[in-house]
Amino acid sequence: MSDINNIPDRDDDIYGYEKIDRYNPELIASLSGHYKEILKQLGEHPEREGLLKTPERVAKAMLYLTQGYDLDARQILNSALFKEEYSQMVVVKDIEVYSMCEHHMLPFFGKAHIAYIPNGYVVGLSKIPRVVDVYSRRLQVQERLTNEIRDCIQETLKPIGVGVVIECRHLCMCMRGVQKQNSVTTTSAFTGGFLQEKTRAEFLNLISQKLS
Ligand SMILES: Nc1nc2c(ncn2[C@@H]2O[C@H](COP(=O)(O)OP(=O)(O)OP(=O)(O)O)[C@@H](O)[C@H]2O)c(=O)[nH]1
Ligand SMILES: [Zn+2]
Repeated sequence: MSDINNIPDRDDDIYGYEKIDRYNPELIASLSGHYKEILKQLGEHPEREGLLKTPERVAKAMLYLTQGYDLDARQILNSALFKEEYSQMVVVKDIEVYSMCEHHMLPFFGKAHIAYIPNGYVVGLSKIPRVVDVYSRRLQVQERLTNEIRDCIQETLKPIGVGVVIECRHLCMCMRGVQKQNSVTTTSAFTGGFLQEKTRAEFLNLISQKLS
């Protein structure tokens, strides 16, 4: 494990997220009360058997789905940097993404494909999907999610370049609104070497190949 950086404390936190105690029973009880009220206002009967525990379940589920606010993606990457003279592209593809759009608080989900070209250091492979989870488990738009992952890897690992491609279905576009069940949104973000057409083409080619 090496430290090539002074780890900034949540310097990605440009929105000033409020720290909460996610596992505090009082918070769960308070959220459950709100969800019970929401059920009533939606025309449901929160006292019926099937819904008795629903407000608490929803409260816990939402706390889980937004836990990324409490995690520091840069610290996660910094915890597993290894000095290694490998200078070819490293690609981790088909990473499952589950996030929630900040406009409707409905899920969007799909896959992220991430590549970097090392510059003296490689990162523990599992840390890349962990970074995806940190930025996914919060209210997002897909474009910001894509950029945040790119910036985190670039600023922490300081590689020759980073490439991020994310493909997602947005339930706010499928279940309601425009109701396009099959539309998929693709976003991408690149730095350094990936701004060159040849390198980007190699990355896009690798992520389009299926495992034999
Ligand atoms: N750019 C971007 N837009 C998103 C994302 N997730 C949801 N949206 C869009 O956010 C927009 C919000 O638009 P509004 O017109 O304020 O909301 P709305 O009336 O519910 O819009 P409709 O979904 O068209 O019914 C919609 O066009 C959504 O499709 C995302 O990740 N990125
Ligand atoms: Zn939405």
